[in-house]
This record gives sequence, structure tokens and C-alpha cells, in this order.
Amino acid sequence: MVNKIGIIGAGAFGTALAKIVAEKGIDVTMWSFDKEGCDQINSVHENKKFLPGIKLPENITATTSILEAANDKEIIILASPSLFILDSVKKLLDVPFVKEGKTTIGIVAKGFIPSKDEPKLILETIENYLPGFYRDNLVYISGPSHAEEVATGGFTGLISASKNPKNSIKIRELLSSDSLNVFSSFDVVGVQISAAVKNVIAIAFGVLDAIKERSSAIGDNTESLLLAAGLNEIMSLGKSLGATHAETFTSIAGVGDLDVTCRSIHGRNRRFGRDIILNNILDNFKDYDDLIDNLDKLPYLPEGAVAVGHAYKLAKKHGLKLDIINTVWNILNKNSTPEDEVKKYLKITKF
Ligand SMILES: NC(=O)C1=CN([C@@H]2O[C@H](COP(=O)(O)OP(=O)(O)OC[C@H]3O[C@@H](n4cnc5c(N)ncnc54)[C@H](O)[C@@H]3O)[C@@H](O)[C@H]2O)C=CC1
Ligand SMILES: O=C(CO)COP(=O)(O)O
Repeated sequence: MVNKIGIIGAGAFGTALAKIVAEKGIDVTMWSFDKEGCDQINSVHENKKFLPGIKLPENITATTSILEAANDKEIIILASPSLFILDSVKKLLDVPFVKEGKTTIGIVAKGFIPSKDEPKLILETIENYLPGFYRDNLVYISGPSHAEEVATGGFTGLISASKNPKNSIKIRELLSSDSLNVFSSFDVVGVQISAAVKNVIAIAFGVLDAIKERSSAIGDNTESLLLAAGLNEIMSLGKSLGATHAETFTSIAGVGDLDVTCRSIHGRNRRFGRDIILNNILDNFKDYDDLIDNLDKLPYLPEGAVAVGHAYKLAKKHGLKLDIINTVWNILNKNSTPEDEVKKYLKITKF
């Protein structure tokens, strides 16, 4: 029986998972990037910036020392956003328990990692940094799981994907609770592609959703069309990159997460798409690079804005015509107006 774990990253999701685990009587040490957030978790038992209004159990403690959070823990969950995950992994390399392979590592970040040749999946990148014995032993955790609902006990399904079934079961047992139902999968590639690309589709969905408020040319029918087409793009890219199980895309890791990210009021990628239309948010950035360099100026993190650049490159490399990914890429690069890009995608002339 595991009695203490480390969670690297004290954002909304890391905190929500910490709460689920701590309520089972397992002590949780969280690594927090920011000192103020760390102090708040320890003093008032709340993560006011990333998960406000949620009282945290007292067996969750926070620290700004990765060593303290990760050493001597049988399981570590990496919950930094995809943009920063590699920095967190590099810091883990000095942790004796990690160096000696004594820990099982789960990862929840959704996105790609840039590399010289072509964008890489999170697990394969992390494996290359960690000692060799972690190869094929990491666990990827995904599924439709907005932190706000996980933290308040909203019934949620998750997928625990690993090439090593013992490890996926270990994470499944750690996270399973009255409100969290966790399933195992071997398809680490399919699950990761689904998680990264649904964020891109959700930006397109948000754009459409905002236009829907202004025009009867876009309705629920149009949005479902986008969802179905989006799932096809996820599947095409997934198959090209080595997804092993077709069922991944019809599971909670595929269509489930796509649906919640597109439709939930908690969805940040959807919100970003809506802000593009309703608040002209792209006017604040010179170009795509400026947007990516200044993502931290937004009040929320739309990881799909980063993922679209990677997905666009991968689609090109694999000779895939993925129209929604192209549309979001064109919108963020301001190749024409978002409305014109949507018209082009739908092959219509006016709203
Ligand atoms: N929020 C959600 O509902 C869910 C999130 N996820 C995934 O979990 C990962 C974490 O997302 P959230 O918890 O939502 O993040 P968040 O947006 O709530 O928090 C961002 C976190 O990043 C930290 N941070 C900022 N700059 C940093 C840096 N330079 N280095 C390291 N950390 C830094 C912040 O201190 C904060 O802890 C993401 O990849 C996301 O896709 C997965 C499922 C659900
Ligand atoms: O992955 C998520 C839900 O499963 C969170 O999606 P957003 O990043 O769009 O909020």
C-alpha cells in the first residue's frame, strides 16, 4: 500500500488529484513553482490562484523544492503544463529516488514537446532524459477531467496508459476513488495524440461557438460536424504516429476528452477560441511567435495554441490534409480573419 506520493506541479489539475489521493489517507507533497501558492497551500490549505474555493486536506503539503517533493516517494505524478514539463523532468534527475529507479512516474500534461527534427510526444521525450530503466515504464494519465469537477467530487473517468501493465494498474489503484473511475490502456501513443490534438480542435470549436451567438448560419449541427471531423483528424494523426488501438479514439481518452474540452464552460482552449471572436484577443499579439512567447499574459493557459504549431508540422511531414488543424494554424497566424478562415473551412460564403 502506497502511503506517500509526490505531485510535481501545483496548478489546478495537480491540486485536484492531490485532493483525491489525500482523501484516501495518502500523504501528498506537491512541488509548487511559485512560492506564494506554496505558502498558501501550507497555511490556509487552499490553492487560491489555480483552484480557488476548494478546501484541501491537511495531509497535502507544498514545497518549492523538487527534491523534497519527489524523493522517497513510491509514485510521482508530473502535473506541470506541457510547456514546462521538460524543465521539471530535468530537475528530477538530481533526485536520488528517481536516479535509482525506485519510483513510478505518471504524467498528466497534454501537448507536444518541440525538438530539432520534429515535435515529439511527451512520454518518448521524457524517457530520453530519465535513466534507461524508465523506458516503456512511464504512465500517461488522460481523459475528460476538468480539475474544477474532479476537485468537487464530480464523477469522472480517467485512462492510465502504459506499456507496463503493472505500472498502469499501480496508478489506477492510486487514483481510483468513489468519484474517479480509472481504466488501463496500452496505447500510449493514441492516448497522448488524443490529449494533445483535442486542445487544437477545442480552439476551433470556441471560435465556432462564438460565431454561433451572432449568426444563424452556425448552430449545434455545425458544432457536431466540427466535433466529428475533429475526431477524424485526431485519428489520422494518431494512426500515422503509431497509435496501436482504434478503440482509443472512441474511448474517454479520445472522443470523451474531445467532447468535454469543446463543450465545458471550464475549457480553456474553448475559451481562447471564443476570446478570438468576442474579444479580438489576437490583436494583443504581433504574430504567432509573439503569442507563444507571451502566453503567460493570458489569464488562463490554452495549450492548444502551442500544440497547433506542432500538429501542423507533423501533419505536413506525414502528408496528411487536416483541415481543422490548418484552419486554427491560419487563424493564429492571422493569415486572414478568423471568420474568413471558418468560411473557407466550411466552404460557405457568408454568415
Ligand atoms: N486543468 C485541468 O482541468 C486539466 C489539466 N490537465 C493537464 O495538466 C497540466 C497542468 O495543467 P493545469 O493544472 O490546469 O495548469 P494551471 O494552468 O492550473 O497551472 C499552471 C501551473 O504551471 C506553473 N508554472 C508556471 N510557470 C512555470 C514554469 N516556468 N515552470 C514550471 N511550472 C510553471 C504554475 O505555477 C501552475 O502551477 C496541463 O498539461 C493540462 O493539459 C489535464 C487534465 C485536466
Ligand atoms: O484536458 C482538459 C480536460 O480533460 C482541460 O482542457 P482545457 O485545457 O481546455 O481546459
